[in-house]
Amino acid sequence: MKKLDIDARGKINLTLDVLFKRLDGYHEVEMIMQTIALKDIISIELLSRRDIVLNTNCKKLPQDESNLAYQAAELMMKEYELDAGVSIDIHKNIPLAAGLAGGSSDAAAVIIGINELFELKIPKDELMTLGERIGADVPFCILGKTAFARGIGEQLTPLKSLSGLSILLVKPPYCISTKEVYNRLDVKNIKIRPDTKAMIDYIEHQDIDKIASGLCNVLEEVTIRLYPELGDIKKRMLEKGALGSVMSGSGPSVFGIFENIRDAKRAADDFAGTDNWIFVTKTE
Ligand SMILES: C[C@@](CO)(OP(=O)(O)O)[C@H](O)COP(=O)(O)OP(=O)(O)OC[C@H]1O[C@@H](n2ccc(N)nc2=O)[C@H](O)[C@@H]1O
Ligand SMILES: Nc1ncnc2c1ncn2[C@@H]1O[C@H](COP(=O)(O)OP(=O)(O)O)[C@@H](O)[C@H]1O
Repeated sequence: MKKLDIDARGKINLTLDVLFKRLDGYHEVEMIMQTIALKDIISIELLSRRDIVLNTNCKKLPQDESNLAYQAAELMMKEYELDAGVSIDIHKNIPLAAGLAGGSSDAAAVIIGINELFELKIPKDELMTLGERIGADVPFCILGKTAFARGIGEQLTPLKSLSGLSILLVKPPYCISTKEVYNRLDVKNIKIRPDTKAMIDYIEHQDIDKIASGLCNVLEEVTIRLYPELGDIKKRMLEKGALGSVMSGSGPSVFGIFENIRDAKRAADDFAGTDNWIFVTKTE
């Protein structure tokens, strides 16, 4: 039977601004999103019967219909009336509920994989529109690289690619619900907002120092209120040479941009021995 391995890469948010709460309960955002090399591997195999079989190396991950990869397969099968099925194996490396879009990225990989495996030839923009039904971050995970996101995150404009930046990720040993963080945000009293326009300009000029100093996420205030130690992680990253540091998405992962991979690894050593998950990676 035909089989494919697809990389499901994580993301970080270089900026995240929330404009207002919509009537549907979602928040209108402006974000600059960036793919990182940290990835899950999704293996998809064609099944002759109309079924979805899911396996994973991660015990904490749901293996039923609540798994976003399962939902993506179900959506593709329904939408394109596929009369065969898939077996999906998720090799998880991206920590769960970390603000790194691990689940969204798995879903995106399944959508891309089924499109290839069944030779559907559906254009990327149609796959992205479909992906939105699974989650707000899925369209970006299908597009990848560097992009400006609006709406709930689904209206995407590709930016000049910011690949090769050295990144240190530090995630404390707990998960955070995206829904809870958005719910706790007091949109009318946001203290510090990113200058998104300026950031787009810095990216256009590939000005790393300015990009690092422009990192800003309005959800950080909410999550740091719940977990003040995230502020200490940021501080420590900056003390250890990060050009800039901020929380990704709804958290709790914090990332730092470093001059080079050696500096990022040196700072990572400083976090060793704590109960945090630590990972050095690059932007893609
Ligand atoms: C915060 C961000 C930033 O990239 O990422 P993560 O921290 O999840 O990685 C995203 O906006 C998250 O995207 P995603 O995780 O796909 O969100 P969804 O599953 O669609 O929504 C989860 C919940 O978050 C809230 N939500 C999400 C997106 C948005 N623009 N406004 C919202 O209010 C809603 O309450 C929704 O029920
Ligand atoms: N394939 C998947 N990988 C990761 N999480 C998943 C997956 N399917 C469903 N989930 C659930 O989605 C939630 C958020 O997942 P994730 O995408 O990792 O985080 P975030 O939205 O913070 O980036 C988790 O609580 C997890 O149980």
